[in-house]
Amino acid sequence: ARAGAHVTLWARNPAALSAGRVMPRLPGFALPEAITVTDALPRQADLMLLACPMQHLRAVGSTLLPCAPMIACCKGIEQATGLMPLQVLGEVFPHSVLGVLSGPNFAHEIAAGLPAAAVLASSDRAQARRLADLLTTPAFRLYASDDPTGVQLGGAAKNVVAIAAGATMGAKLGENARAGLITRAIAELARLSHALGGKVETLSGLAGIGDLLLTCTGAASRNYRLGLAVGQGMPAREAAAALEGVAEGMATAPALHLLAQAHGVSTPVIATVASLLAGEIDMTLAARALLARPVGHEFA
Ligand SMILES: NC(=O)c1ccc[n+]([C@@H]2O[C@H](COP(=O)([O-])OP(=O)(O)OC[C@H]3O[C@@H](n4cnc5c(N)ncnc54)[C@H](O)[C@@H]3O)[C@@H](O)[C@H]2O)c1
Ligand SMILES: O=P(O)(O)OC[C@H](O)CO
Repeated sequence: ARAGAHVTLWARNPAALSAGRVMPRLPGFALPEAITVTDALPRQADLMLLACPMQHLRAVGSTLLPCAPMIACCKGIEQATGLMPLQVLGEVFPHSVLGVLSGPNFAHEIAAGLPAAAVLASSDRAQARRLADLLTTPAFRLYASDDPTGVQLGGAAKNVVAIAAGATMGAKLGENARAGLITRAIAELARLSHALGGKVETLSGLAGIGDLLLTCTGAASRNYRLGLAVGQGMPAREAAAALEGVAEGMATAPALHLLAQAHGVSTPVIATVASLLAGEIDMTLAARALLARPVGHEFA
C-alpha cells in the first residue's frame, strides 16, 4: 500500500484484524485505509503475496486462482515433502510466475515504517527485477536475485539456526559459543546451497547472514525465543505451544536435516537442533556432540 497500490488483504479471520490483533508487537497499529480486508477469495489481482505458515502454504495456495504472479513470503521447508516454498507453489501453479521475498524483516518494524532491506528472488532475472521495483518503498529497499534456491534455503535455515542460538543462550553457554555456532552453521548452509544448485554467495546476502544476524540475536524472534526456552530445559513442544505465532524452525529442522542427508551434505548444527527438538538429546548432549567432533580445516 505504501508503494501506491490498492491492496486487498485476504485473511482467514478478518474479525481478528479489525479488532486490532493484527500486530501484537505494535500496540495501537491500525491498517492503512487503502487496505481492504476480506475473507472472500481474490478473483483478480496484479500480484499476490502469500504470507502464511510454511506447513499450510500448499493448502492455502490450492484455494487460490492462478490469476497473477505469486510471491511466497514464508520461510521454511514443507515437512511432508522436503520442498521449498516455490517448489510447493510450482506444483500447485505450474504456469504462474513465482518469486520469493526474504531477508532480515521483523513484520512489526516494517509495519511501523522503519527502514529495512530484503531480497526478491525469481529464477527469471527480469521478473525478479520488476517485482523488486514494484514493491520497493522509501523505507523498504528490495534487491533482486536470480537464486531462489539460495534465498529460500537461507530463509528456512535461519529459523533452525536461531533455535540453536537461543538454546545456547538459554543454557548459558556464552556468547563465544553462540558466535561460533552461527558461523559454523553458515558453512553448513554454503555446502547445502551448493548441493541443491543454489549460489554460495547468496548466503552472504540479506537472506543468509542478514537474516541470521537478526534472528540469532533479536529477542523478538519467535525461533530464538523457542530455542531460549528449550535451552532452559523446557520440552520443545511445550515451548512452541506457548509462543504467540509460528516458529518455523520446529518443523523445518527435521525436514532440512533429511534434505541434507539426501544430498550427502554434513550439517551437524542442523542435525543437532533436529535431535534436540525431537527430545532425543538434551542440551548437555547437544553441546558435547558438537564439541567432540574431530578437528578439521575451517574451509574443508
Ligand atoms: N512475522 C514476521 O516478522 C515474519 C517476517 C518475515 C517472514 N515471516 C514468515 O511469514 C510466514 C508467516 O509468518 P507470520 O508471522 O505471519 O505467522 P503467524 O504465526 O502470525 O501466522 C500467520 C497467519 O497464518 C494463519 N494460519 C494459522 N494456521 C493456518 C492454517 N492452517 N491455514 C491457513 N492459515 C493459517 C494464522 O491465522 C495467522 O493469521 C512464516 O513462514 C514466517 O517465517 C514472518
Ligand atoms: O520471529 P521469527 O523467528 O519467525 O523471525 C521473523 C522473520 O523471519 C525475521 O526475518
